[in-house]
Amino acid sequence: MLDTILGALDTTSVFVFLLVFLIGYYWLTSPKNMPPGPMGLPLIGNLLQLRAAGSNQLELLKKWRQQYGDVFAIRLGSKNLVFISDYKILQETFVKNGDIFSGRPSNLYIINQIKKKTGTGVILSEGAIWKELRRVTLMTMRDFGVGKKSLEQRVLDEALAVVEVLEKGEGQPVLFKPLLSKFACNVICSIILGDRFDYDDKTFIELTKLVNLAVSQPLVFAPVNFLPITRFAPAGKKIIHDVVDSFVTIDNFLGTVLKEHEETYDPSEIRDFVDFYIKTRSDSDDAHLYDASNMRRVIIDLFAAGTETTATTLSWILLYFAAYPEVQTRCQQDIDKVVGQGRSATMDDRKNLPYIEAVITEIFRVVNIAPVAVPHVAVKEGKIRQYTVPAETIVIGNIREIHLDPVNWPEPDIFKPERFLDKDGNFCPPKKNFMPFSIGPRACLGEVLARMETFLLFCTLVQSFTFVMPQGQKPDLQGQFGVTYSGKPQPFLAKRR
Ligand code: HEM
Repeated sequence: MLDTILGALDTTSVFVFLLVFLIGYYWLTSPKNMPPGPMGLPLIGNLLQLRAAGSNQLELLKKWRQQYGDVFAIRLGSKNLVFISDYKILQETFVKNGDIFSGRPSNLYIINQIKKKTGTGVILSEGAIWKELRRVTLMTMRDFGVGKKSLEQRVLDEALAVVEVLEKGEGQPVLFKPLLSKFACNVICSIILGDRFDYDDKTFIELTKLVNLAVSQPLVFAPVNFLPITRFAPAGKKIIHDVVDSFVTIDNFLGTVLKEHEETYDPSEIRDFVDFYIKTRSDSDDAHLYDASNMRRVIIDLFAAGTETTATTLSWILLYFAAYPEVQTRCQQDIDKVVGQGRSATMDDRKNLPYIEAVITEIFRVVNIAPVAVPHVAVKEGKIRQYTVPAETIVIGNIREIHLDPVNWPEPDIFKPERFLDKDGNFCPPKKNFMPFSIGPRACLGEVLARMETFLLFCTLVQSFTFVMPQGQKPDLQGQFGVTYSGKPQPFLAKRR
């Protein structure tokens, strides 16, 4: 009997049967009442469309938003992803329903590997562990000067180290990102380890390289996360090497540094973030939360989230200076008037430098350093407007679309700092439709530090230099999308004023 049936089936029939089965399976396993979105293929969903978009994935997201609206869904492998491109809906989701939508994706291949090999920190954890680690990290950062005068001086010292390097370069073209990464990494080092590294230190150069390598990969939509079988393909192997292996090497490096710290720890003299963390562990009933692996992982989070993002922001500012010399001149004139050449700018000068505040704000809006933020996850079934999204759905705040929406921002693609000034030239901070650090309980925990670093280095650099492209070259303002959106490597000059 079986032979007869098999005999009757030719290759075409088997193929058609399989196709119908896969489409049926895909349809049956797709949750109902989900937001609309582009049709995908069985098993892989919309992976091919994203892959085909290559370096234009953000443009594809824009096209899907135009086609399907402010809330649309796609499928990658067996995972459902919902994109929100409207500020009000994102507030309802990430803030009002923050208890449902503040999880992080857990069963993605690379994320699992990072967690397995280096432990749980703030960025990738969820639930009670995340809340506690986030609380302690914020408290410790505050205790070690974030938002206070004491840290301001350390950031200024680091800014002067950057000036020194540029002066030594004597106006030769420079690739700014590696230098600015050292600046941002050293600020984190001084909070965490109570010390800074020399810019020529080999370990330090390696550390900043690894942090940048890990964070600049196109991780958010990487096929290996959604179809783990692709980990055997060359592209899969490369991204695992660049991300997971980098984190493991940083973890090993921190292991050695932290061991030395533990050996010299004295509870009566808390020197830095690490000492405070050790103290929290010995004072706590939940000591396992603060074990050595979690401590290393939290520190890696601060390096990973705090170095590349800040360096990317600062690199974009300098590139925009080279592209918009009139903006740069006006910033220099304002600094000369308010601060002069005899001292460094301080955070107190912010209120007297409205144009500089407007330039920084406009860079955040127009460039979108974190275009799709960090993916969230629904920890249980929840509502996004009229749609029902099941537990485990990945929810993405489409920050770039909110910042470039012509309804919110006239001529959204034009760089226009004046949009944040009133008729008397006062700075008007945006109250809505603006969220470079995201919103809700998961929002960036380094915002205060990042804003301090950005303002102080910005002022220190325009006080001392003019940034220009080499003769006959134009700046390329198209970036590349990894986890962050960073400028393409292009050397340009810092000329002493
Ligand atoms: C200009 C610089 C920066 C930008 C644009 C930025 C932006 C962001 C964004 C969009 C998120 C995702 C929030 C979400 O999931 O909804 C985030 C998370 C985070 N950021 Fe930043 N960030 C910057 C600098 C920093 C710095 C300097 C630090 C630390 C020293 C830091 C630490 C973190 C951490 C730990 C998280 C994860 C928070 C959590 O999961 O609870 N960031 N950041």
